[in-house]
Amino acid sequence: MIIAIDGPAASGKGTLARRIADYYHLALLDTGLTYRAVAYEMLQRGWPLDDEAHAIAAARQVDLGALDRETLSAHEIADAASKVAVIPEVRRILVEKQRAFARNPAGAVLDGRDIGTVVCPDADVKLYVTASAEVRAGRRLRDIESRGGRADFAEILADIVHRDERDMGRADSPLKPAADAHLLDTSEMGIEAAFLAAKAIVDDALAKRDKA
Ligand SMILES: Nc1ncnc2c1ncn2[C@@H]1O[C@H](COP(=O)(O)OP(=O)(O)O)[C@@H](O)[C@H]1O
Ligand SMILES: Nc1ccn([C@@H]2O[C@H](COP(=O)(O)OP(=O)(O)O)[C@@H](O)[C@H]2O)c(=O)n1
Repeated sequence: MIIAIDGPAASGKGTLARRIADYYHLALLDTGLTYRAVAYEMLQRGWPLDDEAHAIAAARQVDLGALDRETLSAHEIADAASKVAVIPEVRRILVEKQRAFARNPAGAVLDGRDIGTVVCPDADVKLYVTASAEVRAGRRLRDIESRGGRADFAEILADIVHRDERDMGRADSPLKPAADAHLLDTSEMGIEAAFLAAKAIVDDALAKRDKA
């Protein structure tokens, strides 16, 4: 079974993906970390983010087994990730690695921006998780503060809106719900309620699949 979870920044897709993977005993890949790994390498080396040759070389080096969430999760890396993510050859290389992961015989949950549309168009279940930009900015702010960081709500909100625009507006694999995705607006749902709503969608899809 493959479950595809997409959505804009800080919509809660990673949290949901983890809960679903645990519950259904599926392997989990946060594909955002693969774009963040490329961005991190570019920033570390001081290469401009639009240096395609170096970004492509960095994408080839990405090892799915060695993605360091702690380092890559930094809010500052997110914007750089969305800049390297517009380079088609970077996407092609990373999507190939993500598809190999999705072939895990135990089944897999992948979360990102283009999982239901490009990486796994035949996924058994597709979820598109959203929440208002203000709610998402509030969640990201609490996230940063809970890790001892400091941030400003207005700045985070502007960052999120700007990044969503870049992700939705790019020519290659823009962020959008797949035609057959189930929309889940979590603006007024806590983590547990969002999980239960997602679980109901997955269980329903599995029941229909088993009947067919
Ligand atoms: N439904 C929810 N209600 C409240 N907070 C949430 C919810 N879903 C996720 N969060 C919190 O919001 C922050 C961002 O969630 P995350 O799963 O990292 O989002 P994404 O992967 O979409 O960027 C995290 O701190 C997470 O604990
Ligand atoms: N499948 C994916 C996943 C991430 N990305 C890019 O990587 C950036 C960081 O993704 P992320 O999922 O780690 O970001 P958050 O939603 O956690 O803030 C996004 O803004 C996208 O530009 C992508 O293009 N395709």
